[in-house]
Amino acid sequence: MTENPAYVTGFANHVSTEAVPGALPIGQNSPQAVPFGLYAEQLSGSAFTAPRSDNRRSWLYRLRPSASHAPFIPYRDAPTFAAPTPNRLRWSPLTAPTAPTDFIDGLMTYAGNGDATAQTGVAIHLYAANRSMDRAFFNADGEWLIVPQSGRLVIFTEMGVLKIEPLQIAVIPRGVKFRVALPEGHATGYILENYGHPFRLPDLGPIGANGLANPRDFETPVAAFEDIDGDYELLQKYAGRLWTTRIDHSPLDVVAWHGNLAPYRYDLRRFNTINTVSFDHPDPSIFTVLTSPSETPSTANADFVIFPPRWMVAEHTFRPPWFHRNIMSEFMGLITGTYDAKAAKDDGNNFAAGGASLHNCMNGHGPDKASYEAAVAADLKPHRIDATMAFMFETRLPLTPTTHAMETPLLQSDYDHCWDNFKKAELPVK
Ligand SMILES: O=C(O)Cc1cc(O)ccc1O
Ligand SMILES: [Fe+2]
Repeated sequence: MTENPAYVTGFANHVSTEAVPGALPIGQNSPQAVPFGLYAEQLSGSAFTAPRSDNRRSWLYRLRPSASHAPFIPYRDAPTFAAPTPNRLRWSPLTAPTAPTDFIDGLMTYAGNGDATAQTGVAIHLYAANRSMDRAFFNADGEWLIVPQSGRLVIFTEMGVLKIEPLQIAVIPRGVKFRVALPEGHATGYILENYGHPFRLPDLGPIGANGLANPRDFETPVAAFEDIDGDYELLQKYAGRLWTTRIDHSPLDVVAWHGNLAPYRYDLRRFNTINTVSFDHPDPSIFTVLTSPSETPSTANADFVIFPPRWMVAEHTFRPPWFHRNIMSEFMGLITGTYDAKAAKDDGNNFAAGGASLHNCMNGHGPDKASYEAAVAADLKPHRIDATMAFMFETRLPLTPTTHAMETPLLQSDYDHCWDNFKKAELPVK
């Protein structure tokens, strides 16, 4: 497989691609004799009967069937969850691992909601790794939205190769096998695991036909494969737990495929940011890159929202995020720079690049005291928020932190203090 992948553009398009000329059957999915003796396999990401607009599946033509393997055995137990908590939580960035740690061993689950086996909800992981995977993995529980914070990733998937760096993201559909190489020998980042409906682009309503993340900027790799015989480890995540088995070849052996279920990447710098040119700070839904709908109309199982560089021009307005209490729950991370609602550094703790925060359902949050005071005193000239990229995983159900997230020394015990000592408003004396 090449490290210089080629891509086709567009979101959830129907793609036909072959790494060897003549490998892709023409005009039918499952001919009696597949070219070269390849094995035809359908990968379904939606019910067979899903409406056409939601139907996601691809046909894979591989050197050996995926079915050929010994039973999986448990590899690592599902993370344990702490008691649900209404408290605002913030974590300092992960430190680099000392022992050799690949992308899978480097995963730390911070929070979750819903239920993977009910195909609703999310899990939120952070990763810190220092070596490339020499094994492959797939996730039966949901799709992975990978948000690198440091270090480039080369994601060798069974459907082709994706290269991403910080400020780009990748989405790996449920079930797609892959391994992650680290060309720089280290990587940290965030993963939103979506148990629910696959991510799609949000509707644009009155914005019109263009804007936010445009479909043409999503890139799907063309077919590429490994023809490697020999002992190979295959891991999967199933019902929260990691499982492993051994096979006698690389499982990334898809020579050709066609369909509209495939991994893709997107560069967050391509996001067409829309914001007020008059007054008031709009709801952050204007910054939605991808959304996983739930059964409740316009109420997402998960939204991926970014806070990119942009001009702030609002007149007579408190420009940073306002104080608020939200029915949806918010997990935030910072890829680079600083975030306009969190300027304060309390005892060295802050919302740092690589860090994270959790603001659960109905619990008050917003600008810290330093950000508040700067914003109410600001001279409201046009101002560019530059060199920053924060993001939010927003989800309709409260998020429960894991035991690990509650016990790690990275949890900042003083976070609440960033909202201490706000001066009481003074009413006119009667
Ligand atoms: O809490 C946060 O910082 C995220 C957020 C940003 C914003 O611009 C408006 C609302 C909101 O929850
Ligand atoms: Fe918020």
